[in-house]
Amino acid sequence: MKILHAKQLKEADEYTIKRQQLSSWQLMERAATQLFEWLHNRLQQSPVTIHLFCGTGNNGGDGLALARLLLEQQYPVKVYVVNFSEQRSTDFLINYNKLKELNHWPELLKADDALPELPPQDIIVDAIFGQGLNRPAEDWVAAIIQHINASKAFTLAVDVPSGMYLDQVPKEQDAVVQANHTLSFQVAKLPFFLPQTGIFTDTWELLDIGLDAQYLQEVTTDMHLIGAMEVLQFYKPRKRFSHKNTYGHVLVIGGSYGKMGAPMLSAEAAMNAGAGLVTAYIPKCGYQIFQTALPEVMVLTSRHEEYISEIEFDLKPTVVAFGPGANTKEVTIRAFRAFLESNTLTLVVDADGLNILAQHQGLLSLLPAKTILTPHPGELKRLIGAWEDDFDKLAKAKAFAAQYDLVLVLKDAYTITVCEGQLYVNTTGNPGMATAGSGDTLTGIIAGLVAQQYDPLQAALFGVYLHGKAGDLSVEKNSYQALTATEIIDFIGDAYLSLFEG
Ligand SMILES: NC(=O)C1=CN([C@@H]2O[C@H](COP(=O)(O)OP(=O)(O)OC[C@H]3O[C@@H](n4cnc5c(N)ncnc54)[C@H](OP(=O)(O)O)[C@@H]3O)[C@@H](O)[C@H]2O)[C@@H](O)CC1
Ligand SMILES: [K+]
Repeated sequence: MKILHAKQLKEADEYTIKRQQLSSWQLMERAATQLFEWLHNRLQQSPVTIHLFCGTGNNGGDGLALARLLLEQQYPVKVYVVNFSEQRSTDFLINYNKLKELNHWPELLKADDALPELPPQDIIVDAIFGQGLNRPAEDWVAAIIQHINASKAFTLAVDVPSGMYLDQVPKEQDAVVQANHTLSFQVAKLPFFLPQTGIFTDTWELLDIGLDAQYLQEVTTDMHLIGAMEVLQFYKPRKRFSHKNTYGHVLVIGGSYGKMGAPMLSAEAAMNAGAGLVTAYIPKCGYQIFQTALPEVMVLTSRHEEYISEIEFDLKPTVVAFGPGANTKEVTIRAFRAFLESNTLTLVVDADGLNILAQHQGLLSLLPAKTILTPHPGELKRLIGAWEDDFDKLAKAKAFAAQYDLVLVLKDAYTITVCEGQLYVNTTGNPGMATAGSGDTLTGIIAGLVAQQYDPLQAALFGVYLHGKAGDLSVEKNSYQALTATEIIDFIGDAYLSLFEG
């Protein structure tokens, strides 16, 4: 699914109005009807007071239209117009008049006015600002937002929580509505997925308002939402006449004394993701551990007992995953450099592999095209330097990925993969996955997919999706707290199966 920029959302509006021969008011009425039905389905006429805070643009217009539909069904409503501008939008005015025709006069709120009481059992609808926000709210408007936030009433935001921008982080966090739920129109908005701005709504969902299908199909964007539908487009079914070599050979290079679990998790995850063969290249001390715990995995050892001292092997893997449980000792760095100087295989680099690249940035130019790096925020900062905010982080990540022709997987609550100027936002995963070894399993899954001939970008997108889905299915039976990396591996199979369920 596409994520669109504010300018494109406006265009979608205009195309819809033109192609479907609607008035803009009719489109707003559609939006308001969807909002009404959402509320009405849940409230079923129960007499809960609904406080609607409406701005003077089209977001406010949505709020006023919703108020009218609620009034027509005898819901007790209180409507406030946050009167921040004399320039009211046409559709705001039409809906304002329609409300007055029902003998309902909204209360105008201006600077210094007393603010309404908002009891905890009531519902607040936030329709102050939508996509049109283009500067910080004045202090008295921010005070209204703070008043809403101080209330314990359930707060439902229309389109976006007021004060949230589509393309920047608000300077003042407390001038943004903290919504319990957001009903957003048709298209997902990037700030819902970023740590600094995703916090403004607990949950959100999209309401289909029938925006022009042709426009939505044809518009090109650099932001994409990745769910089951998207990964199924490049899913490769297993062939009947095939053998283990058909599905490639993963070589996991990593491990050190005390950190042998990391490459084990990667190796096992690669196996469960479907690789035909997996070999681990580890220091000597891990030999027995591996051979005992993972009978499917072959083992090669480096000469040193406790860490990787050289990378020399006599086999032809399809893909190499470097880094899990490795260390950043000089000798390991030298071994990695020598390996990179002659390597042409697709690479996945994680953990200490990333730390080595961050400390020795000259190595970055030795990475083959479309090397997959999977940094968490700390590793990313070491690689690309500090950023001002989440939008700046994405801009810097894009530039870094372009400079070295990388597939850059930014691990976070919503993992975002960056490649060739495009952002791919993953939709699976949960906070239980913030646990030791989770990243090692992701590395293994991605390598296992590259082995099966997914191209590096597809492998990254599919791998991140499967990893998150495995975590989601695991917590259904377990809990966020008890989720471990080993369980993520155990649920990879269920994650695959879930692709074909309903
Ligand atoms: N296709 C869709 O998605 C559909 C969208 N619809 C709805 O329309 C909403 C967008 O409406 P909108 O463009 O009128 O903007 P909105 O957010 O109401 O702001 C109003 C005006 O406020 C101003 N302003 C900005 N910042 C300010 C500030 N800090 N303090 C004071 N003023 C400020 C600025 O005007 P300016 O002063 O810059 O001239 C701005 O234009 C959208 O979110 C959705 O709810 C649906 O109805 C139908 C389908
Ligand atoms: K809003």
